Amino acid sequence: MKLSLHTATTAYRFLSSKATCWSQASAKSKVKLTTPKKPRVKLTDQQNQILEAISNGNSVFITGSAGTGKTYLLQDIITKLRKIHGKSRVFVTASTGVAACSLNGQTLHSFAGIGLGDASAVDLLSRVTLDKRAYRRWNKVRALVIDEISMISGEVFDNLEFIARSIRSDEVGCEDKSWGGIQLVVSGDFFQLPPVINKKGQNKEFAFEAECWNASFDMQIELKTIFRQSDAQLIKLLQGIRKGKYDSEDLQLLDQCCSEVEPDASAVQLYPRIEDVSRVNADRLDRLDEVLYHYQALDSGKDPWKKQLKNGIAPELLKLCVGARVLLTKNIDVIGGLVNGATGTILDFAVVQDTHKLYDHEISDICINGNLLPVVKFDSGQELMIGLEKWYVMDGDEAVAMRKQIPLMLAWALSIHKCQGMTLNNLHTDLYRVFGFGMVYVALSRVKSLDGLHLVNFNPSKIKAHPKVLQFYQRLSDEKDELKEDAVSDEI
Ligand SMILES: Nc1ncnc2c1ncn2[C@@H]1O[C@H](COP(=O)(O)OP(=O)(O)OP(=O)(O)O)[C@@H](O)[C@H]1O
Repeated sequence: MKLSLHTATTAYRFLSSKATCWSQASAKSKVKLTTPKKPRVKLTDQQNQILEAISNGNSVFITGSAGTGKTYLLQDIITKLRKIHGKSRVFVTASTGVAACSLNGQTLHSFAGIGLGDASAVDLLSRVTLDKRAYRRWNKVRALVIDEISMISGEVFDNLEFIARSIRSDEVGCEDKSWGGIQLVVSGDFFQLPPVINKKGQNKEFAFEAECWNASFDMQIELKTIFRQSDAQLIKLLQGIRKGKYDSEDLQLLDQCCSEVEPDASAVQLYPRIEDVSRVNADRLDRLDEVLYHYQALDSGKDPWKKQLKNGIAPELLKLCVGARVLLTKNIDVIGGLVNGATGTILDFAVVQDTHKLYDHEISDICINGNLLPVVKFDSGQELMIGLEKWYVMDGDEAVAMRKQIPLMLAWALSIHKCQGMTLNNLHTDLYRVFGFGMVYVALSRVKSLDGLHLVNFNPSKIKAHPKVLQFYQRLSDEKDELKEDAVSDEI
């Protein structure tokens, strides 16, 4: 059945009386349509220990399994660093556009001004020196945050350290210091997606193989508490897969998750390749045969920054219809479970009841069909009208480009690369075309519980961890044990 604009609106008014989030939001303000409060959860002792080390000026590498709260903690770290160094001297970056956008940062390559980064250290330094803005950033930066480090190669990491040290050698107190005295906060899990290496024969594949790696940090710490999953059996299974290991009990569990039955509509299908993702989403949208609502992102800023918005998670053109499966791409309410990755179904499209008319023109600029916003019934049961959100590309504390869009994307299918960092309730994955290390782990570790995991074409030989990564984590844990022993012998 095709809904006309009028019936859609009328239907929503009826539904909105039951939609608590929307009623609360609308009672307080007619402008903020999504739940306005973003309450923070309490940090663990280990997370607090890291925050304290950073407050004391230390450079830290934060690692840990998927779902241990690395990215979550980074948000508190960024706030702290800005208080210490001043907003304009803290630069937030990540290896990918999606990860950078979720922290309102920029990609590491664009911060550094190194283009694709595939030249020698000396050539990259001359390139940066000629790029006024990049040169200024390297001079200005006091603290540099890098998320999803697993996708940065050792060669790039060493080159960046060389650039930092060379440019900052004139600064008082920074001469000869690693990274020219910049406080570095790096986060990621090397068991997840590795760097894409174009050059043959590059021997420093992972960032931890960089010559400067150890000298870059005062502290390297592995977060231990896993928040995404609570089921001990699933945690054991994922911990094994992370390290490329499995036993007969694990295989039996995975076997129970296998089925050839078409996934139910609430499951997010994960594919290694983008072609499969686009095909499945377009096909499912088509099959619904409903009126399509088009949301065209509103971008501001100048190139090359503006171009970077295209690499983020918010699509340029979002096509939605009643019945479409969608996924939230921003944290709206962490405690209430409306987080990046929460899935739901579009119930309706409704007119914003904004008596002050503050919001109207923005919505009609974005929504090609008029002043209408989607109403989503999340799988958790909450019904919410989803308002516009903003994604920034930052140059220090300066927003140099901004995208306004609805924080939703079609969610029948997603690529494994795009889902890195997400938490999903119900996932269905076809691992037939999986390539490379870490992909099976990234895909499976998104899920919260075993009953939400459905597999097809599962082949245990695809579970593999890179031997160098295994060695790195072994060294990290040996060093931690040695430190403990030293502390005990000191006490004696
Ligand atoms: N101290 C905490 N208490 C409760 N929940 C937390 C805490 N820290 C993080 N979380 C929650 O844990 C979930 C996973 O966090 P996050 O996405 O930051 O993990 P991650 O380690 O970055 O995962 P990945 O490696 O998969 O990207 C999020 O839903 C986050 O809100």
